[in-house]
Amino acid sequence: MSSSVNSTVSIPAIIDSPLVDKAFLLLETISEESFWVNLLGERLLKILKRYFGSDVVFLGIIVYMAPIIGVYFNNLLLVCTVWFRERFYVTLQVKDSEDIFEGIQEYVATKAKEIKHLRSMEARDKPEEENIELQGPSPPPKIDLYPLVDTEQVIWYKGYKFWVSFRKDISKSKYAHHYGNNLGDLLNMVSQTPVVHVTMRSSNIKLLRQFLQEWVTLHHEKKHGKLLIYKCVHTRYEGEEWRQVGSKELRSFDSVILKPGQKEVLLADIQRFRRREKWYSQRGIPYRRGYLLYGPPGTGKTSFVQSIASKINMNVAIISLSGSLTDDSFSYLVSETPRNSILVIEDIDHCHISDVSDGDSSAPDSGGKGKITMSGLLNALDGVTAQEGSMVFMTCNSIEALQPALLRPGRIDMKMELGYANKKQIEDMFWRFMDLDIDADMSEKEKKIRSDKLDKVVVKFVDMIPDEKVTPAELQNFFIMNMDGYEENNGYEYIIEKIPELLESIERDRQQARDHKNRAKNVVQGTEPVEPVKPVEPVKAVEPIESTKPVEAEDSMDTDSLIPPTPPSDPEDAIGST
Ligand SMILES: Nc1ncnc2c1ncn2[C@@H]1O[C@H](COP(=O)(O)OP(=O)(O)OP(=O)(O)O)[C@@H](O)[C@H]1O
Repeated sequence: MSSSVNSTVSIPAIIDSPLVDKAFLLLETISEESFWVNLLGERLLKILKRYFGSDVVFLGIIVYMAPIIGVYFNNLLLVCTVWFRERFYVTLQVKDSEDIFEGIQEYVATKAKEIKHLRSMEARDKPEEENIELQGPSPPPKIDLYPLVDTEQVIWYKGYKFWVSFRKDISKSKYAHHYGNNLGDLLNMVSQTPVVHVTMRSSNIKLLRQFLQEWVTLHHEKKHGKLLIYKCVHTRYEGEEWRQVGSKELRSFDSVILKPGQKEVLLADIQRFRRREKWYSQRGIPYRRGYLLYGPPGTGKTSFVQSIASKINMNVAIISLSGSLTDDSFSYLVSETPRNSILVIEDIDHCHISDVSDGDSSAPDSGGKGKITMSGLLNALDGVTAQEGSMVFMTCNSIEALQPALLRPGRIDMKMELGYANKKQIEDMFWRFMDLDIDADMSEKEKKIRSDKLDKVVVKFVDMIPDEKVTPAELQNFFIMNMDGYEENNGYEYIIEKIPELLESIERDRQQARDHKNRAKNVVQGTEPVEPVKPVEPVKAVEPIESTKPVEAEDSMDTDSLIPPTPPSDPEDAIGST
């Protein structure tokens, strides 16, 4: 009981304190008339008394002074709040241009999703987690939820309370100067960049920093071991922007099967380049390296870049020139390539070869598809906007369609053809899919039996698939469809029996490609009206061959065709050209 009395401070004790005593003395002094006479003089005091004695004048003064007093009062309140917050709260602001922004945003979004009573959130496209294919139709987009801009989220972490708000920071739009003042201002308003404010009840800013670091690290670890894929997307006000469209498991270097030495040569060049940053800067050489991978579709260009990025711990940022980019937007994208990403420019043979900037759809080879010109492309690649330290991979189907200016060293430092599979690649592809070692459930005895059978089949398989005529993608597709028939067919001979069917279907695809190309050529030259594509003949079932003698199969193939073909209309367009 006595301890509680001692611990509370009584009101008389406060009144007796010297500070309060001084305050009382001041109030007593200013209530004395002699004080005001001394301060203002007797005459002025008399006048003031006369006016302030009138209620009307007093009310007028109050009405006049009220807003001024209000402003001062507000400011005082603000100062007090700031003082209070600074003493008891700490805040950090992060702009969205910082790498850590994403980690903080993801963490807060995850926490906010756990809040039961939350009623409004922003829905965004969810990046695909895995197994996204860079070709073919994309799966339907998925929804992810994020905190709304200009609302405050309250979250808890390690027993601390945090107030997190996402806001728009006022900054100039990069396109505002293109427009008049009013439109420019409007554009600035809509293009404010997002920032996040994180406030914590503590006076220790280092602690807040440590917590934010933990959020960012958590996010990073979640992504660790993934290859991030960025692609450019079109936004309403800002034009083209980079956006992370997915993440994939790292692509192993071994999973890409090229001609002997190709992978090693390119990797060695990249590693040399990465070691020599200082060397480049000492000699004043722009620190960047350009690579060109060319070859028919499905020979592994995209896969190879992904496997390299995985190997050197980088991500990939992909631009396709077959889209509707302009020189300006392309140049912007190049200069804003996401950090730690290899820039991949696909279909480089699809851009105009004209030097006219915009709207030239008459340029040869343009097909009227995009508005980017070769000069725009070159400027973006080696102009001031090109990112220092960048690695650019360009891919194309036909190197002949490229201007020599693009191919010169400094823009493209190494060219590599990824062509149709040779015999060694065919064999490697076979083992990539028929590898029994990865089947953990199989007994050693069973493995031995099967592997002896495979050893015989692989020889026939490699013999029967013509050299440099089939793409690795076509072989991959064949194996995916046929690799699991051992039990059903009582052996692996069925693989050999399926080869004529494979070759026939490939030949049909090639013929279709040739027809398409010829039609496009004739339409450009104006010699043929655009006709609808004729339906392809249904695939005829191929008689399984009695014995799988490789010699007979090879005899039936000429150098330009996989099965006895109808001669191509243009010798140049025979199999192998795309
Ligand atoms: N050399 C290869 N080694 C292993 N797999 C390959 C190879 N080439 C192609 N593939 C497989 O074929 C598919 C398509 O390959 P990819 O997209 O890399 O070809 P591409 O040459 O980039 O084609 P495009 O010119 O149409 O972009 C992928 O699933 C890939 O795994």
